[in-house]
Parts: sequence; structure tokens; C-alpha cells
Amino acid sequence: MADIKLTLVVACALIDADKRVLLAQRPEGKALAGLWEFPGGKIEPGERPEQTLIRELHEEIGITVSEPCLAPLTFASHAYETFHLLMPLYICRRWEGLAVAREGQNLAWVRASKLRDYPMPPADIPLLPHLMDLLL
Ligand SMILES: Nc1nc2c([nH]c(=O)n2[C@@H]2O[C@H](COP(=O)(O)OP(=O)(O)OP(=O)(O)O)[C@@H](O)[C@H]2O)c(=O)[nH]1
Repeated sequence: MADIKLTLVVACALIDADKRVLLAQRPEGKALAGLWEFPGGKIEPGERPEQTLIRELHEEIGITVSEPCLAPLTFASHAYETFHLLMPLYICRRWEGLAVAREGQNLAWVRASKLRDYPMPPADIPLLPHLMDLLL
């Protein structure tokens, strides 16, 4: 059996008071450039997933999230060509600060009814019905 490289990425659906979800566009030059994704990133050694998410949300979009405001929503399990992605998706409705793109990425607050207009990585597609159920 071939070795499978399992990559653990934690992501978050940030939901604002108007029931919109924040998507971030992957910058040029990266894999899957131009696609819209949930903010988040890879777990670093020694981190718990919630710590990763809190760190990434601060680094990428400048907001401060406290751990009790993160709730598990669903997860993605997707075979990319070079690795298998396992991605828990948390949901968060409360944070401090305004979301700003700190790494030059485009950000969009998107209503559930418009989510399908934003091309996303293949791993994310099965997650959309969960969000739509929750937000519509
Ligand atoms: N944050 C995030 N990553 C996702 C989503 N969907 C999805 O397939 N991914 C994949 O999960 C990985 C995210 O890790 P990352 O953000 O640290 O990866 P990267 O390519 O920007 O960084 P790297 O240069 O360190 O590899 C990427 O391979 C990305 O394509 C998503 O909704 N959010």
C-alpha cells in the first residue's frame, strides 16, 4: 500500500450578524490560487487545533477569537493528488476586532444563497450544504 501523507488543516466559518460567512481568496502563486476558502491553516507541532485556529485568524485577518467561541461544525476529508486533507471546520459568531486582509488576500462576506458563486477548493464543496442549512 502506498504511503499516504495526511495533512491536518483547521478552518473556520466566521458568521457575522447578517448571517454572512467570511471567505478568503487564495493568492496568486500558491496551489489552488484564486479559489475562495475558509480562513485557517495547518496545525503546527505542539498545537491543539483550537490554538492553530486562533493563531491563524489573528495572523491572516487580524481578529481575536477566544476558545469558547469556537464550535465544531463539520469536516472535510479529501484526496488531493499529493496529500490527503483532513480539515475540521469550526464555526464562530463572536470575535474581537474587524476582519482585514493582513496577507494581501481578498476577503468577502458572503450570504449562504451566494456561496455557490465563489469557486472553492474541491475539498470544500461537500461542506456547503451544512452551512446553507445553518444560515438560510
Ligand atoms: N485554510 C483552508 N485551507 C484549505 C481549505 N480547503 C482546502 O482544500 N484547503 C487546503 O488546505 C491547505 C491549507 O493549508 P495552508 O493555508 O497552510 O496552505 P498553504 O498552501 O497556504 O501554505 P503552505 O505554503 O505552507 O503549504 C492547502 O493545501 C489548501 O489548499 C479551506 O477552506 N481553508
